[in-house]
Amino acid sequence: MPSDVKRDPLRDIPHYLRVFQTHLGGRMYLIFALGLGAALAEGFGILMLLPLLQGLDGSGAEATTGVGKLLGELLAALGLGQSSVGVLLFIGAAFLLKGLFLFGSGAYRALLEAQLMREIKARLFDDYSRMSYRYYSSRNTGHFINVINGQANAFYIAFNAMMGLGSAVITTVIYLGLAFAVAWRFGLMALVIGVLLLLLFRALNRYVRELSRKSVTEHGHLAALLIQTLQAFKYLAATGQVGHFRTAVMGSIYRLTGYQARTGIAYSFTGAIREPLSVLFIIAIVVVQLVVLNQPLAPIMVSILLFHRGLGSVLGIQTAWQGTLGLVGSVEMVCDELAELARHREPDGPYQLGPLSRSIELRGVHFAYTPELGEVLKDVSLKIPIRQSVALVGESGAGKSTLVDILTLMLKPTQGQVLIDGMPGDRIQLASWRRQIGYVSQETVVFDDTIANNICLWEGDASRDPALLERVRQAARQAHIARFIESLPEGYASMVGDRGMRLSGGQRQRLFVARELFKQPNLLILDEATSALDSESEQAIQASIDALKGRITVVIIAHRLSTIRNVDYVYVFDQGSLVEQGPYQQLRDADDSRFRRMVAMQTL
Ligand SMILES: Nc1ncnc2c1ncn2[C@@H]1O[C@H](COP(=O)(O)OP(=O)(O)OP(=O)(O)O)[C@@H](O)[C@H]1O
Repeated sequence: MPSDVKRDPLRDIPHYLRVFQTHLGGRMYLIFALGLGAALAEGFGILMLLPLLQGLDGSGAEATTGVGKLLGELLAALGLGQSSVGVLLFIGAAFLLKGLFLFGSGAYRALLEAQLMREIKARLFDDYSRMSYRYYSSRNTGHFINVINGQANAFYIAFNAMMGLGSAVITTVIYLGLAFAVAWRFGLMALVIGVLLLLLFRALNRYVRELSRKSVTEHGHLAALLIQTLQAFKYLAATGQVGHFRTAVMGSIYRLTGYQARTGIAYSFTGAIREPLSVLFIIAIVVVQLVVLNQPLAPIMVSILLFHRGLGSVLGIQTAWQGTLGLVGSVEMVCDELAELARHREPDGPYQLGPLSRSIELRGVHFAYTPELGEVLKDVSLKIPIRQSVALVGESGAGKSTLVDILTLMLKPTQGQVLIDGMPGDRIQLASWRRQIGYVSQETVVFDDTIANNICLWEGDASRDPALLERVRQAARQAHIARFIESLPEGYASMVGDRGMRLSGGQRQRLFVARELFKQPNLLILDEATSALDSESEQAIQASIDALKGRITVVIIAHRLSTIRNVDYVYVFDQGSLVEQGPYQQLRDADDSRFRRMVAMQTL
């Protein structure tokens, strides 16, 4: 259910319970059973004061009726009828039992909380790993981090609050029930007062709930701002533009802390009002019992205790409910996100593709990111036979990267088909295809780890496995970065820093190329792979890639046309359409070809 749907707090309880039950199963209600055990044990212990006090104040005659009589009979059957010490021991045992139940309930709750946390975070991570690229690109990183960290934590805390709420309800029912059994007039008074108190707090509940929703949205906003500022730190600092973000970040921080302070004040109000309210009502009830109803002392004493506990747990319901409401925004956000992810899961096919053996083909492919933005690929048909190298060229925005995303099955054509070895893309098990792909994209992807791990992607420990280290070295040599790495004091064990901060742009790019070559892919995609390099490195990498010619299938996107001189075939794109194709020389030599003009422009 989307979070903007307004719910009635009380009617929502079963909804929230079902949410938690989906993840933990029916056994979570064992917490309530243990809470019930604790309340019964304590209630029984308190009731035992009745025969004890009646014995002490000489009003033994009272014990001939109602609860007192029942308890008297029970004690007599246990042989404790005349023994005050025996009754006291019985009371002690009842409270010990209560302690055991409470411990059981608390410990079990802690275990379930841990399980819930594991389950939610793991599920979100898995769903994020399988989300469609379209969904990924429709959100910002801050959103994902906020949900998987902040909101998922609040989700399990909400479970704790909800279980506290259930236990408070059970305890209240037990105390009030016992209060009815001891003195029904007293029970009635306690019930009326309890209901009045809950009504009194309704407005406060609504207020806290609204604050919770606002706070969750603001958390997401702040996370997005922080991530963007940190990612663009160097640029913003060097150009003196941090100030723009600071204003937005401070605004967000002020709003967030404002919501938190107001929620805290509401909690503090309910916490503080508990004791005085309880005492005031007790005084009132004692006066009524003693003066108006002229009741004997023993039942009044027991009534006071039960009433005190009963009122305490009514207010406990309020506090727990308020606590739950303070976190429902997070529960709703996590639920909405899981539902969104289920809707945007990348569809996987059943067919396990073997190593690429024939061709990659596009038949009449059209693609639009959204209907409003229009088509970025229009009726594209092409065939890349295996072990061929092809280049995709065209002006910026012509649709080359989008076409590559279609080849890797990250994007699905809005019309037309992709065929890998003759198998339609939507029938292919994605991992079986993507395992075969090496992809050097425009944005360098470098992880905050050692150089060796950046190349072999944790396939093993290169510092202990000489064979693995040799393969890593081989890839580094092909990417023309081995000399640099080996000149570092720690060589392949050197850390590269967050997003490869300790490397130059060109070194990052070459490290990236090394990783993709290490993988020994069947299809190597190079999207502006050598654009950040000096000519010497570019030529060296070019030579390594040329050496792969005839061994693997290579798709190159390059603006610098000199880098694609050695490819087998060239496809020229213009505004999403394939406008020319042919071998490099043939296209370059053809009279009046667009490609010829493009080459001529670059050699000016
Ligand atoms: N995630 C996206 N959402 C909406 N539109 C997009 C998205 N990615 C790309 N586009 C649009 O699709 C069109 C083709 O973009 P694409 O990146 O495929 O072009 P390109 O030929 O690779 O360009 P360049 O050479 O500049 O990398 C562009 O008009 C671009 O604005």
